[in-house]
Amino acid sequence: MTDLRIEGLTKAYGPDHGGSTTPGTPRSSTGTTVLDGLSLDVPSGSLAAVLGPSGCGKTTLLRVIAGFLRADAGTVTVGGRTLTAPGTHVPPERRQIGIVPQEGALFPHLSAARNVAFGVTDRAARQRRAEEMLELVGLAGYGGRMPHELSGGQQQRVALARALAPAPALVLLDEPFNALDSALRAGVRADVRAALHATGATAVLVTHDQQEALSVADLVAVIHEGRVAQCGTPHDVYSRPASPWVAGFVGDAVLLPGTASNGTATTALGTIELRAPAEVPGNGTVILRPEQLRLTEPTGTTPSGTVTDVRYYGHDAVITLSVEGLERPVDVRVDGHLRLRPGDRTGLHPTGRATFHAGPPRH
Ligand SMILES: Nc1ncnc2c1ncn2[C@@H]1O[C@H](COP(=O)(O)OP(=O)(O)OP(=O)(O)O)[C@@H](O)[C@H]1O
Repeated sequence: MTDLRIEGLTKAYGPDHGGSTTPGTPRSSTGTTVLDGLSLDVPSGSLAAVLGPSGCGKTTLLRVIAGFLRADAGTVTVGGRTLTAPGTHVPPERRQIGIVPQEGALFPHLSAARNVAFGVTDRAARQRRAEEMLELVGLAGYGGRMPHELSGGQQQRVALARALAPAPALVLLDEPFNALDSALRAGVRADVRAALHATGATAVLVTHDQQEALSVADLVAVIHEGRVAQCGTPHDVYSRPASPWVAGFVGDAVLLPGTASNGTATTALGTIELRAPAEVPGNGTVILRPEQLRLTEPTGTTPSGTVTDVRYYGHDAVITLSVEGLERPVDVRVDGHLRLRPGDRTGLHPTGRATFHAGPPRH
């Protein structure tokens, strides 16, 4: 069992917190709190994506887990072994953590096989282990190549093989697909996911890309204001966002003012069934996804709107509508064949069930 448990992790940057010493950086006595009591559990063998906007502290979290940064408070344990706690700081090289950085960062003077073998301490097993790992990441036969003879995607696979070779307790991946173009990304992502699952490794992948998090991970942890705003399966996070902020960050959201009572909410688009009865009935925000709105012929009696924008994505399109009774425009996802133009009138009605949160949309 190598589950990762993080509890109450706090980290501030500043003169007293091991932060920036860049000349000219304003000095503060309190520092900037980046992680603010963050807690997260990743079960053994799962791949968790840590998802959040730029600057929310994802890299800081990874660096604290890896031991490159000291936490101000909180604990990190892997497989029951305490790595970080008040008075305890296991150095990075003794944490048994494999790291896949943003861009391979392979040793340029070593072949792919020697890069992979680098951290394997059992000399007799090195070569065989390197071959096994290269095969696992789909690069059997590439062991003799030097890093500059490999494509970006192949370099990232070698970096993963290198991280996995010493059979670490935990693997950390820091935006590992950033440098790859989008055509290559999907393939490398799928291979990385398969390799991680094949070894049964517990892994944390940092990303700001919600599609990547939803498509690759077993668990998605959304970071907001130094804490985990929501952690769940990709489906849970998408279909039951914990707040309007999470809904807007993870995918596109339709946020409607509404009044909830029992299991339904009344909105400008009619009465919508809720996934769960509102904890606090009354006024709040009803959250739907753009694919939950259907366009209909405008009848004059049902909700209707005017098309203000059409964005075509090939497999589908998103139509933005200005709707009577709603301050904000509403996005509707439709299949790519629909022919609507700005200025056209259309009826619309919600389908499926919504999530309700007491309070205004951007709470
Ligand atoms: N050494 C440092 N000294 C002071 N502030 C820092 C230092 N490193 C990071 N920060 C600040 O801490 C915050 C979090 O940075 P971090 O790199 O962890 O974010 P991130 O979520 O990984 O961002 P990105 O997605 O852009 O890489 C940012 O506001 C950043 O400016």
